Amino acid sequence: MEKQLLLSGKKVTVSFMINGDWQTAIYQVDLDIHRDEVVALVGESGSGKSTFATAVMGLHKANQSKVTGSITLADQELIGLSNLEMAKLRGEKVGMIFQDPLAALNPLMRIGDQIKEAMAMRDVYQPSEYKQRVLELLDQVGIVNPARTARQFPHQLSGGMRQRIMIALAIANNPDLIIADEPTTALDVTIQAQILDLIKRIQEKKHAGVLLITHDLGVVAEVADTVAVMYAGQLVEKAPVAELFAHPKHPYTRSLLKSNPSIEQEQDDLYVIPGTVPALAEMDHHKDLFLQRVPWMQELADQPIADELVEVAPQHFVRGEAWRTFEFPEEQVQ
Ligand SMILES: Nc1ncnc2c1ncn2[C@@H]1O[C@H](COP(=O)(O)OP(=O)(O)OP(=O)(O)O)[C@@H](O)[C@H]1O
Repeated sequence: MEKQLLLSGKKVTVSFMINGDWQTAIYQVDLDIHRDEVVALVGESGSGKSTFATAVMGLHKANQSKVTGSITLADQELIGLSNLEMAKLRGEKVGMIFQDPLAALNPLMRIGDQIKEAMAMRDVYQPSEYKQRVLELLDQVGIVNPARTARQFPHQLSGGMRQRIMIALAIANNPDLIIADEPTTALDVTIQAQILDLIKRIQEKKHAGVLLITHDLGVVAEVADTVAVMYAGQLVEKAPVAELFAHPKHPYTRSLLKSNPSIEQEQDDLYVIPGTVPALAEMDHHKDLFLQRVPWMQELADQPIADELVEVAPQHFVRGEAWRTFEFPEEQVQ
């Protein structure tokens, strides 16, 4: 059965006013998320992953940023909604889990009251029901003593507990879509696995769609259904997870996989991608920007490419043509 389309981003472009100029941080990103689907958005720092998520959440300030294209959530266009309309939607339909729960939680408010406040935005429970609902939510996210934790303040909890509280807040109103921006990066490895497992279980139980932002390909392999790879503000490849790991195409995706310790275990020396993501002012989005970092493909680096990705296998999309000839130096026939 076809999965129901929840979020649809079409040609999403975000520019920021920086030193008096508009500079494009993400360019023409097409990305869909369906019910029951975990879409992982991956790429190096500065590739624009968070900028896409914040555009979906309507969090870019109107006087300092420009968002164009279309973002629909259950057929409702989000671009152009007022701050008030967006705030309502965020409370009801989209839940957000951030990397740093301490920064996202109110330090002066008891955990129970914060969750109650998130639910009260929706006003669906009788006052007497809130307490019970808070305890249920804390139990759902694996808090062992919900009544005790509800009375505590964020600083009294461990990092893993705080991330569980963030998840409780994100799902307090049963959102259709959950956006998790590097949700496990700040945690140590054993806790990371527990939190990922929790997000996955909640997603399955609620049949939610999840946008998972991460630079960790091990995390992607574990929980994603679909992977979208961003480089320098452009989407360069997207595919079902097994297909992407088995048949990566774009030179950037292949370089990322080759440089990842958890994926390329048989490698003796880890590959290091030469160079860095260019500054926003230096991004010409009509070119394949990653090729600047491939010294042996400089001729192609200067050629214009189409904005649209091409479907090279079922549900497997790639931008540009460089993937057809790209080889790592050790693969090249002398
Ligand atoms: N509010 C802003 N004003 C100006 N520039 C911004 C703003 N937000 C993001 N940028 C720029 O947009 C680009 C993309 O940033 P973004 O945070 O989306 O990348 P990312 O892939 O999420 O990186 P990270 O993994 O480090 O979070 C960067 O060059 C960043 O400096």
